[in-house]
Amino acid sequence: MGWLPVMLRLDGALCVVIGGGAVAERKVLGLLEADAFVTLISPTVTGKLEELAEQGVIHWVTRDYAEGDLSGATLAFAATNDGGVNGQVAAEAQSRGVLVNVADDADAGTLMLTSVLRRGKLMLSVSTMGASPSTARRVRRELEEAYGDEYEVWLDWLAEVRLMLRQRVEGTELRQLLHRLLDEMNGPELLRTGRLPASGWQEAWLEALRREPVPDTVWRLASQV
Ligand SMILES: C[C@@]1(CC(=O)O)C2=NC(=C\c3[nH]c(c(CCC(=O)O)c3CC(=O)O)Cc3[nH]c(c(CC(=O)O)c3CCC(=O)O)/C=C3\N/C(=C\2)[C@@H](CCC(=O)O)[C@]3(C)CC(=O)O)/[C@H]1CCC(=O)O
Ligand SMILES: NC(=O)c1ccc[n+]([C@@H]2O[C@H](COP(=O)([O-])OP(=O)(O)OC[C@H]3O[C@@H](n4cnc5c(N)ncnc54)[C@H](O)[C@@H]3O)[C@@H](O)[C@H]2O)c1
Repeated sequence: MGWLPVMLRLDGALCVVIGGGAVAERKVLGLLEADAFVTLISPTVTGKLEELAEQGVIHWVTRDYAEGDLSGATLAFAATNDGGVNGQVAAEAQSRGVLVNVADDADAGTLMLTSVLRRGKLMLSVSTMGASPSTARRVRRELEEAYGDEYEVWLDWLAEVRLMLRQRVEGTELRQLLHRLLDEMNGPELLRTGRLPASGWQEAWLEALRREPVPDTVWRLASQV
């Protein structure tokens, strides 16, 4: 089987989850992180899913899956405890060209989830391609230790620098050099060790680079910390 890891933009996209157990709940929580619009079809649901439905965060249809339920879906999730039903959901999804995750048989579907660590704009996604979800979770936890909140601060600043350099610097070579030098400063490490405070420097540094978008500026800033 060939799989490509990608980022999907899901805000406002209809994602249909079939089944309402612990597995469906985990998938729904992941989808809500991505601001998806979730419709859940299942005669029974977990307490947490019921709460989300009562709050209007998800739309719960209280019945068994029926063909046609995937109409308009961007993604589908077959998460019942009935392999036959999961197979029917997968078949409908495939006939509609909708990506589908099949909880009890990933290779019967076209979408697999990963174990995800988010640090602002840094997203680390771990997969063992179905070999061992528990191992994926352990690796994700190890990454949590290595990649802390400082990545959020640094990447938010780099995103602003990138926008500014796109407007101010015409040559792609110079832009790429500046990006590489900024990355080599290893801002997250400077923040983690307290050599750079969490706030108070961003505006001044951005302004310095705006005035003189050259390698010397980066070296000068680096030498200040
Ligand atoms: C990463 C994560 C994302 C998420 O679901 O959001 C995820 N499973 C997670 C947890 C987890 N899942 C299971 C356990 C119990 C321990 C164990 O069995 O190992 C735990 C651990 C726990 O709960 O702590 C059991 C399990 N999982 C699958 C099957 C069916 C099968 O293998 O066919 C069974 C057995 C059912 C049975 O036989 O009883 C299938 C899949 N689970 C996947 C993803 C895909 C492959 C990911 C990969 O290999 O990297 C894949 C193939 C399809 C899919 O669902 O996309 C999330 C971790 C979130 C986190 O904490 O970071
Ligand atoms: N992919 C994963 O990460 C993962 C992890 C653990 C288990 N599993 C597999 O996922 C499946 C579901 O696990 P679970 O713990 O959530 O099960 P569960 O028994 O807790 O929940 C099953 C849910 O499916 C609903 N359901 C049953 N028939 C249905 C139908 N015809 N239409 C709509 N909904 C229906 C039930 O009402 C219930 O809400 C199991 O087959 C298990 O082997 C997958």
